[in-house]
Amino acid sequence: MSEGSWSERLLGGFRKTSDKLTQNLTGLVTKSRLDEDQLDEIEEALIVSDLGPQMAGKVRARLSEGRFERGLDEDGLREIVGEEIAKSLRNVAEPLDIIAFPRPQVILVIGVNGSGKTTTIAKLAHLFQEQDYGVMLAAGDTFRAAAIGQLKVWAERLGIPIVSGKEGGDAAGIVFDAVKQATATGIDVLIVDTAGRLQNKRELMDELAKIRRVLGRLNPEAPHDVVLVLDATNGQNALSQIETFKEVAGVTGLVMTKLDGTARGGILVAAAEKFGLPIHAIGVGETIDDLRPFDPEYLAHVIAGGTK
Ligand SMILES: Nc1nc2c(ncn2[C@@H]2O[C@H](COP(=O)(O)OP(=O)(O)OP(=O)(O)O)[C@@H](O)[C@H]2O)c(=O)[nH]1
Repeated sequence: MSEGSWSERLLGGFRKTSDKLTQNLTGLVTKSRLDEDQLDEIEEALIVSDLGPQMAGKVRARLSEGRFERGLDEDGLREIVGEEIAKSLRNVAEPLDIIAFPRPQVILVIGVNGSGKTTTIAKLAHLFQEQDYGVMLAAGDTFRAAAIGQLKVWAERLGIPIVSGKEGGDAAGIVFDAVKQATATGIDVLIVDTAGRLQNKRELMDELAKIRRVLGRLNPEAPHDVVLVLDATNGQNALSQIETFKEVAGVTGLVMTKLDGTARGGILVAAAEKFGLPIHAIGVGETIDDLRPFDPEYLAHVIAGGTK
């Protein structure tokens, strides 16, 4: 593992997000009973912090229920926010487990270009290698030679097999070959990169449908997972990507990347509240160890401004 423990990475990665939330909540509580105006302000501060209207509403409801006759200090308020975030994340934190039988488990990875898809595939492959699974990659994003090249570099670095074709090649054909090879060589998990062209929904839908058809011929259960990679720095736009990809690709779970260096990490909570889709892992940096499943309680504590 490279520098720093995972909890240090989380603390560092979410610092901008938690600073923004803390700043937005500063000065909103008093020593007297919370009134409606204060509740409005707190609700607004949570929305401005990207936590989403659902979470803001839950915190408000919780604050109105509690009597807080003698007011509430900022630590108390942050504690309540943290508890509500933990409840929400507990419902969605779900590591990507390898349970498919027969093997291989086929994981389609989707997402717009630049979301961190390629890096996430490499990081997931590394996580599975650490669990002693045999991993193979399939370069199903045939639209850009660069995407194929990048994935090959990662496969080489990780020492795992990859099935790829030429730029402009037939993605479904590559996936078909990959599943056959993976089955023949006893691979546990096949991770498939796909083109992320949301600009042309119809083509994307057709291509994914073709991949599914081809996979289904080899194994009716495949793909076992359809994982959408989202870039947290896109804020609200990440939420609309979930909406669209759900419609075109039948998303089964999410990975959110680039949570480091953005103040918009609250979007993770907004996504959890709005869609309830499993969140498999989060990315807090560019190195191979920077993607992990997360402990919802600890992450909520970090987002709400915990410093340890
Ligand atoms: N800071 C940070 N950077 C990340 C993270 N994940 C990916 N990146 C970086 O984001 C950039 C884009 O990542 P890629 O994996 O190439 O993304 P992609 O979606 O495959 O994008 P294209 O290859 O352009 O289609 C790269 O510079 C990555 O190193 C993360 O969690 N944190």
